[in-house]
Amino acid sequence: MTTTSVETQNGKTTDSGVTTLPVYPFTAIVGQAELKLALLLCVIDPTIGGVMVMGHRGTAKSTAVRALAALLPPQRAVAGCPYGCDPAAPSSICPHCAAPDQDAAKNGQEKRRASAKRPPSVLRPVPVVDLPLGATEDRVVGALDIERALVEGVQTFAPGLLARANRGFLYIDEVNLLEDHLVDLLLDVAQSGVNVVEREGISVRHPARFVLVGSGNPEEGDLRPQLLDRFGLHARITTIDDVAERVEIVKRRRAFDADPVAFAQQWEREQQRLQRRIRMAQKRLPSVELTDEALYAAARLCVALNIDGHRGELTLARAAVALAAFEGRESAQPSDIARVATLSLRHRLRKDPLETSGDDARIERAVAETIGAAARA
Ligand SMILES: Nc1ncnc2c1ncn2[C@@H]1O[C@H](COP(=O)(O)OP(=O)(O)OP(=O)(O)O)[C@@H](O)[C@H]1O
Repeated sequence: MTTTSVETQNGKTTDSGVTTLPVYPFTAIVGQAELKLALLLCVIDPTIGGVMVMGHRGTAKSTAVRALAALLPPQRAVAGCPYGCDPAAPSSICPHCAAPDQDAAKNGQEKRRASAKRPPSVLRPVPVVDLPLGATEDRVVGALDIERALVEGVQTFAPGLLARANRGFLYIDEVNLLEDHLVDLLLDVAQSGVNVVEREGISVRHPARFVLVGSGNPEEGDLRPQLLDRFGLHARITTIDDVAERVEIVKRRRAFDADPVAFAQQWEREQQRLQRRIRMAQKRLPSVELTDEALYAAARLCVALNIDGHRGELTLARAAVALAAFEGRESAQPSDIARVATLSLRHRLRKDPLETSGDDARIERAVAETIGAAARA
């Protein structure tokens, strides 16, 4: 088993003998607190269901996703498994890890029982898979391996982008321009953590657990409300107006481009601090209590805003608990519901033709009326 270390944060990836350049550090991103918080909450609790990020171009959306993935500790993956299974707990539905191997099958035993040891593994960075706009469904979900079918006459499955994204992030730029049926499919898989492919004589199920991040520009249209509702959070990102912050963005980016390794070293302590906080929050999450007061606050808020369905409350509850975990608290209170209200409900509001103050103002007003202004502090 290979045990060499991988340090994606400062750019050394030694397991496969490849050295990569560092990724721009997450903690060096200027401002954009809403986007950063939304991504962090989804990493702490992936069941929140991903983030839709709407906003201007060139505002560090993709930089933030890559930076967050690089901040997370590298993960062990079963060597040769195209789905990147965790060797400590390979997925029971993984066609590679759960399939009985030839010899063991002859003896009526399963591969893992036969070896009783953990499978050989490699250390890899947390994957970030980009889904290009023109991607076909075959490329996304996987398809029949045509080459093998023609050359060897065997029907095998060639895994797609969803396989590569397992245990990482799937980033879709301009998700609002993607065909609805593909978005629908992606949201289904993101929610279930399983990709099912049934076609051309192929029947495959494989693990596909990832944090889905979709981004788009509102000027190019919105997703249908049914699809929007299935993204856990909705972050809004705009160009920064503050001159000093704009200058800082350019300074930092220029310093990073000039010497990525030195820049990463400067941010190392900040990065490690955040990494520790995320790890602690993930550990604490299952024991964080959601108080009845918080639950009632979530339900009242959704009633006040006329939210259809119950995904609103569910997301409010998960996001509030993740926020409490991130801040090292034992319970989530109504104030946590208030702080995640805009992220959780903005995309679930019914359009109100008489409302002119904007979605965020509507939510803030409802929070003030149902939870109390003090709770937002
Ligand atoms: N707040 C910021 N902090 C640091 N760098 C930033 C910030 N905003 C933009 N940048 C820099 O601007 C450039 C563009 O960022 P990026 O590619 O992440 O934008 P994007 O929002 O994903 O754009 P697009 O929507 O066009 O794909 C990068 O070099 C990035 O480092």
